[in-house]
Amino acid sequence: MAKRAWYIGCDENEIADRVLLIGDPGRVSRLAAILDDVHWVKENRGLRTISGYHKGVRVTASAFGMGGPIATIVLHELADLGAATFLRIGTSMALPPVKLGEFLIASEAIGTDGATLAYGGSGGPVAAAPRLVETLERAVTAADIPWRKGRFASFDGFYRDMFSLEAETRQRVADVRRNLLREGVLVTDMESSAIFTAARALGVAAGSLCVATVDSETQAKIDGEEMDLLERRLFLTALDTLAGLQPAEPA
Ligand SMILES: O=P(O)(O)O[C@H]1O[C@H](CO)[C@@H](O)[C@H]1O
Ligand SMILES: O=c1cc[nH]c(=O)[nH]1
Repeated sequence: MAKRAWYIGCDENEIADRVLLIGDPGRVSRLAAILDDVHWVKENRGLRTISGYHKGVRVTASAFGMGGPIATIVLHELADLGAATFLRIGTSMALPPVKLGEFLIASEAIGTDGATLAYGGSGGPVAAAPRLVETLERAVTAADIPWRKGRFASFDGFYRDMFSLEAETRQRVADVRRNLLREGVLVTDMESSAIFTAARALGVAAGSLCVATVDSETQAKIDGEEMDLLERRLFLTALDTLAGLQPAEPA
């Protein structure tokens, strides 16, 4: 009998070896529109999963919502079903010199969030899979997209460490930002560190490609048509990357 995942609800025959990990389930539905021969896996708790083909290569895309705990549940279940390569795609918050609209490839990620620690992380940098990084670099260069490669940092407490809603949090967010600049961090998100650390623990390959959509100082945000355009470029670059990995190559 085919193995079935507990939360994402799919069985091993429904998923590909190569996976896109996506936060927003709406984004998975928009991605479905540019894939061929799409199969929709039964959705559970908003965890939307599809499999389809890009340039003849089978890929799966799974939505996890937000944050390391649920992102690693999705990764862990898919790895248990046999998936071996995971690429997180999404948005991120820019620190100087990153400019809004640029694409960021993670060479490594740092984080002391709960999921990172649960999978054996210590807060030090955890590297992305080198073959995935190289293939991402080729894909963004071919697409003529403005991009950088470097260190990501991930946090659980969006409204505590990354973005202040109240005056009292402003100083804390500013202190965190100052430390990140000292540590050479280019962008922040909520999942890359946990995903890289869980991938290392489970013996699978992971990478992260994010668009810088929020300015960490001014809180200015890209949205509307500009975001739609960036999202489409993100999809195509990520799909070209997964399709461009050689089958037998460890990522
Ligand atoms: O655009 P996504 O992939 O959701 O990424 C970012 O946006 C969400 C909120 O900040 C977090 O999940 C963060 O990592
Ligand atoms: O502000 C932002 C934007 C995207 N992703 C984040 O984690 N933070």
